[in-house]
Amino acid sequence: MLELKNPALLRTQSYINGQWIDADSGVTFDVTDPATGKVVASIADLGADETRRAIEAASAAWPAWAQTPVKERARLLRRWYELIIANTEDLAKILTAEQGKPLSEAKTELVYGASYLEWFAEEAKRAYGDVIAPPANDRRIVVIKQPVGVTCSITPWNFPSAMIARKVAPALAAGCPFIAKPAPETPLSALALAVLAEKAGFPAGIFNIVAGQNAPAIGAEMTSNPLVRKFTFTGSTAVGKLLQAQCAQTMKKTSMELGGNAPFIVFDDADLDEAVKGAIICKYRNAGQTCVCANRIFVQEGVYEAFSQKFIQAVNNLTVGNGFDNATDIGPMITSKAVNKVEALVEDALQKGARTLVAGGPSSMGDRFYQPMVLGNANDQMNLFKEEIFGPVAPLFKFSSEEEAIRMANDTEFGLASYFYSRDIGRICRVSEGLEYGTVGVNEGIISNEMAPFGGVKASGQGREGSKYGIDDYLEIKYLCIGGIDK
Ligand SMILES: NC(=O)C1=CN([C@@H]2O[C@H](COP(=O)(O)OP(=O)(O)OC[C@H]3O[C@@H](n4cnc5c(N)ncnc54)[C@H](OP(=O)(O)O)[C@@H]3O)[C@@H](O)[C@H]2O)C=CC1
Ligand SMILES: O=C(O)CCCC(=O)O
Repeated sequence: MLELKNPALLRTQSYINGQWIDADSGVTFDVTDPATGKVVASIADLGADETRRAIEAASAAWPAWAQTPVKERARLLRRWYELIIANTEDLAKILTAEQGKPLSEAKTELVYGASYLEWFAEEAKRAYGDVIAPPANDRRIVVIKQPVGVTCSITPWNFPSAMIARKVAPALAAGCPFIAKPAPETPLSALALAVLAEKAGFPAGIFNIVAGQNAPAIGAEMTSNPLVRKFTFTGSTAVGKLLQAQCAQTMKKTSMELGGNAPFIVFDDADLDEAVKGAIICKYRNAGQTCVCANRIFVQEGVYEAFSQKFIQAVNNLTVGNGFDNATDIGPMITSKAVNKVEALVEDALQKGARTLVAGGPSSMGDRFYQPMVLGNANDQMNLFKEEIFGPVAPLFKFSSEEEAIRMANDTEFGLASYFYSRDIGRICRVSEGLEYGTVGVNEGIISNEMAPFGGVKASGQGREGSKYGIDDYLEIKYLCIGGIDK
C-alpha cells in the first residue's frame, strides 16, 4: 500500500464535468506496479459513452471559459502549478508505483510537467494579434487569435504526468476545454492531476479525465465527434497515423508527437567525458523508454576505442532495481512485452554481426527487468538502425567523416531529437543545419524544457509543445476586414 501524506490524491474514478464517476458498466481494470507485479489500484474502465458525455460537458463549458478574462485563466493555471509542486513527494510515489521509473526521476518529471503550467500561465497573456497595413484607406486589417475549442488528448505511459501537462497547459491558457485519455498502464498520475485541478478551482467541464482500457473506442469518439475541434497525441507513429486519418473526416486541427530514432554523434574533437555523461543520461533515462533517447550512437573512428572504454565503464556502474530503492538508476520496463521487443532487436543485431560490449539483457529480478546492454560493431542492416529500441540497449556505430555521420543520422523516416558532441564551431554550425530533426542537442544529452519548442519533423509528427510557439497549436487566427472607415 502506498503511504501518502495526502491519500486523496490516489483516485480510482474518472473525472468528468466536475464529478468523479464510475464506468457505466461498473467494470474496473487493475493498474500494476511494474517492479513487483502487485496491483496498485483498480480503476473505473470508461468507454465511448462516457467519453461522449465528457465532450458534451466540455463543449457546454467552452463559451464561458473562452470569455473568462485571461488573467483569471492564468491565475488558475498558476494555482494548479503551485499545488503540484506542493504535492511532489506524493505524486512521485504514485508515478513510480505505476510506471516504475526511479523516484528521483519521477520527481524530475513532475517538476518538468508542472513547469508547463507555470509557463503557459504567463504565455496566456501574450496571445497577441496584429494590425496590418490595408491595401486601401477605407478599410483596416485586424488579426485576432481565438481558442480552437474542445481539445482531446491521448498520451502514453512513459511520462504519465508530464505528457498531459505539456498539452493541457497551452490548451487551457488559450481558452480550450480539455479531455485527457491516459494510458491504461498509468492512469493514476493523470487522476491525481485532476484532484489538484479541482482544488485549484477550474470550473466544471474544463479539465476532464476519461480512463479506460478500450483505446480504439475512446479514440474513435474523440476523433469523430464534431464537437471536438482539436486532437493532440503522443505515442507511436503507427497509431498517430491512424488517429490523424480518423481526424481528417471532421477536419480537426491535430498535433502529433510520434516516434523517434535519435542519432547521438561523437566527433573526434569532442570532450569525451562530457559525451559519455550525455550518452548515459540520454540513453538510459526512464530505462531507455523515451522518444528522445539516443537510439544509434555514432562514434568517429579516431575516438571509437577511447569512447567505448569510458562508456562501458559508466554503463557497468548503473544499478537496475525497484524505483523506490535509492540505489536504483534504471527501473523496470513497462511490460514484459516491451522487454521481448527489445530482445528481438538485440538478437537480430547479434545475428548481423554486433559484438557484445556490456552483456546486459533479461534479468533474474523478473520479466520486466532488463540489465543495460552495449553493442559494438553495429551497422545499418540491423533492425535497430531503423526502429525505436525503447529500452536500455546502446548500439555503437563507427564512422569516418562528417558527411558520413550526417548521412547515416538522416537515413531514417523519423526526425524528432538528435545530438552531437564537437568543439569545432564550424562543424557545430554545419552539422546542426544538416541534421533533419526538430531538435538538435549540441554537447547536451537532455534537451527538454518548457521554454523551448519540442516536436518533430518527417514521421515524428507535427506541432510544437512548450515555448512561445506552443500556444499557437491551440489558437485560430481570425482576420477582421473592417470597411467603411472613410464614410
Ligand atoms: N513518442 C513517444 O513518446 C512514444 C513512442 N512509443 C513507441 O511506440 C511503441 C509501442 O508503445 P505503445 O505504448 O504501445 O504506443 P502506442 O502508440 O500504441 O500507444 C500510445 C497511446 O495510444 C493509445 N492507442 C493505441 N491504439 C489506439 C487506437 N487505435 N485508438 C486510440 N488510441 C490508441 C494507447 O492505448 P492502449 O495502450 O490502451 O493501446 C496509448 O494510450 C514503443 O515501443 C515506442 O517505440 C510509445 C510510447 C510513447
Ligand atoms: O518520450 C517522450 O514522449 C517525451 C520525452 C520527454 C522529454 O524529455 O521531454
